[in-house]
Amino acid sequence: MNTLFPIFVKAENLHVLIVGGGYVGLEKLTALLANSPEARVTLVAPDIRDEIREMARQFPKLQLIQESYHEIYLSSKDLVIVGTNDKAVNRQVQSDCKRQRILVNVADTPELCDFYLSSVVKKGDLKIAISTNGKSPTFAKRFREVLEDILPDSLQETLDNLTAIRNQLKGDFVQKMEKLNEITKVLR
Ligand SMILES: C[C@@]1(CC(=O)O)C2=NC(=C\c3[nH]c(c(CCC(=O)O)c3CC(=O)O)Cc3[nH]c(c(CC(=O)O)c3CCC(=O)O)/C=C3\N/C(=C\2)[C@@H](CCC(=O)O)[C@]3(C)CC(=O)O)/[C@H]1CCC(=O)O
Ligand SMILES: NC(=O)c1ccc[n+]([C@@H]2O[C@H](COP(=O)([O-])OP(=O)(O)OC[C@H]3O[C@@H](n4cnc5c(N)ncnc54)[C@H](O)[C@@H]3O)[C@@H](O)[C@H]2O)c1
Repeated sequence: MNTLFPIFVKAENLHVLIVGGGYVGLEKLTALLANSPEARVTLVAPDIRDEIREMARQFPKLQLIQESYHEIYLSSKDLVIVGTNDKAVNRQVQSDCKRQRILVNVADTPELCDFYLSSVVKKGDLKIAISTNGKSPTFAKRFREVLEDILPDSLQETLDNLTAIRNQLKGDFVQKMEKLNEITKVLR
């Protein structure tokens, strides 16, 4: 059974810690900032890839700390993503986070994750997050590509029109809901 509960997080309201500055750190950082460029992110690692240093020049809310992980870096963090090449460090970060009740993702170690990153389809304001319950991230990536291809760019116009209608509708909540359901029947 797939018991994952999907939510859409306003990452710009959070302070995220990424532990590890290699390929995995870069991948997760890129995924985060592609969706939430205003998110406050601190990345800590003794070795930090050049691409990450370049991102720090583009994203003023990304702070890099060239040090090994220490629990002190969890201070005032809301969410943690860890992906170092040292499994003992990854496990230490995970257990520190659990003790402090901070949600943690240990990249590529599903059993230690409180949440997974998803494949993300974006068409204007429409955002679809895909997870395979950890079964095949590659399938999630491929399915994202399929959806990106079939969703028309005109979707944004549809959403804008529906917003305008939604804002103009008079009546109580139930009447508005009925009207919006009627108008959108053509989408089925
Ligand atoms: C979706 C995406 C989001 C993102 O990371 O941004 C994501 N992985 C992506 C790609 C990807 N990751 C891996 C490959 C290589 C091929 C393969 O293994 O399939 C590829 C494909 C590629 O890169 O082409 C390696 C891998 N990943 C995990 C394991 C461990 C394991 O399964 O046990 C291993 C094996 C490590 C090893 O062999 O040692 C685990 C996880 N990866 C997840 C997310 C979570 C589950 C998501 C879900 O529920 O589906 C979860 C559980 C935890 C997490 O990391 O959050 C992103 C696609 C973004 C996009 O392009 O749309
Ligand atoms: N790169 C991939 O696509 C991939 C895929 C599957 C699994 N993995 C696994 O994930 C792990 C990380 O992979 P990678 O490619 O990012 O490795 P990498 O060697 O590129 O980077 C490792 C990072 O961890 C940091 N690190 C090491 N000790 C640390 C500590 N004490 N505190 C903070 N940071 C520390 C290093 O400074 C470096 O930035 C590896 O174990 C690898 O086998 C990677």
